[in-house]
Amino acid sequence: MSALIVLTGPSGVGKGTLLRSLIQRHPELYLSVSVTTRSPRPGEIDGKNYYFVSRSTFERMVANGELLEWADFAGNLYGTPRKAVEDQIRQGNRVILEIELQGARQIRKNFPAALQIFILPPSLLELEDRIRHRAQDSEEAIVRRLQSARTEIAAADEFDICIVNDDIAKALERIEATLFATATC
Ligand SMILES: Nc1ncnc2c1ncn2[C@@H]1O[C@H](COP(=O)(O)OP(=O)(O)OP(=O)(O)O)[C@@H](O)[C@H]1O
Ligand SMILES: Nc1nc2c(ncn2[C@@H]2O[C@H](COP(=O)(O)O)[C@@H](O)[C@H]2O)c(=O)[nH]1
Repeated sequence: MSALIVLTGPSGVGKGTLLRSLIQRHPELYLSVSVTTRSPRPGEIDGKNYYFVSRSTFERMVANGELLEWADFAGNLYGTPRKAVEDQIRQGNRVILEIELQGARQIRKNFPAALQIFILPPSLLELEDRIRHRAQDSEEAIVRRLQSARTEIAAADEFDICIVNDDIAKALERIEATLFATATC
């Protein structure tokens, strides 16, 4: 069973929605809290959804080697704090990173044993619909995210497993089956 689990997929596909349910059902899983230079959305809490930091703080963290991976995505910087992840794994816990493609590739290179899951939308049209209905991003941000989505979806076959998030309950079941599959011989 991999201690480190990466969940990737285009913005708006439903990663956060699926992970909220997953953690509720399996509180023993540790969901890494990322650092970002993005401004908080209404309702987002510093330290819970993200650590919201300035660009200079983020750059200092990169220079000090404090991030396990990081990426420039749609105009903002995002990264995984190294210490919390390493502490949790040392304590025997399984850690989930919800990150985009560039970060997932860095993790694959540095932690080849990590389990890498890619979440796909039923279609690009449905993805756009979800981002727009979420109503959390500017038009400019939506366009950038949809542009990135094409590149990300094209890379889906790099991943250990791809799961289509058509129906939330079914997608969650598939994630659980992947995470808690027991080895047989
Ligand atoms: N299976 C689904 N069917 C319909 N709507 C969904 C489904 N899964 C998620 N959604 C909705 O899609 C929107 C985007 O979901 P969410 O914010 O979880 O995406 P995300 O992948 O975490 O995005 P980001 O990477 O930008 O953080 C939300 O409004 C959510 O309620
Ligand atoms: N490489 C990383 N990507 C991350 C990290 N935390 C979040 N993300 C991804 O960024 C986009 C945009 O997120 P949003 O909250 O602004 O919608 C999304 O794909 C996230 O999965 C991280 O630490 N590293």
